Amino acid sequence: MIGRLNHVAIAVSDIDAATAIYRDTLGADVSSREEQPDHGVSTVFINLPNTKIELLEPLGDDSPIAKFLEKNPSGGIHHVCYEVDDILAARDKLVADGARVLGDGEPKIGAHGKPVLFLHPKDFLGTLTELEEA
Ligand SMILES: C[C@@H](C(=O)O)C(=O)SCCNC(=O)CCNC(=O)[C@H](O)C(C)(C)COP(=O)(O)OP(=O)(O)OC[C@H]1O[C@@H](n2cnc3c(N)ncnc32)[C@H](O)[C@@H]1OP(=O)(O)O
Ligand SMILES: [Co+2]
Repeated sequence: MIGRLNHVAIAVSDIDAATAIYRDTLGADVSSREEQPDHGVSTVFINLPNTKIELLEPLGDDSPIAKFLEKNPSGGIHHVCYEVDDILAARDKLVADGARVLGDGEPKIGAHGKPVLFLHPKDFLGTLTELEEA
């Protein structure tokens, strides 16, 4: 069911400093910073030849990454995102198999303008897992 690795996300408290590390120290191609108000984060994408890194900084008072950063103040890997062909079919299969879909269970439009869903980390080996319709 899952296809390509779309991105690995890293939560950080200072996205400009984090972007500078990827751009200047690691020599990577970085996108501009964008606010994602529907997701409570700001994002920068690091474009690698075979996948992307998504840098996340909390946005607003109720960010879903706030607690994670309290526990990991120097930042840390927050989620992985896999592509699927049909996100509703994927969701229905996962729910039938007992996995917990986060939020209201309906896809939201993600950073690439495509529908995304999140699966509970406790159901996937301690790893928060995002699905994005390819
Ligand atoms: C823009 C978009 C895109 O790419 O298109 C994005 O990525 S937006 C990316 C930001 N959006 C999201 O992450 C949306 C989905 N996330 C959520 O709904 C939330 O972050 C939860 C995953 C439910 C966690 O919420 P919260 O931190 O408030 O709850 P909590 O502290 O009670 O966590 C419950 C348990 O899960 C663990 N836990 C929390 N976040 C985790 C993570 N990222 N990876 C692995 N484990 C994690 C906690 O340590 C805790 O375990 P213990 O009980 O053992 O201590
Ligand atoms: Co993501």
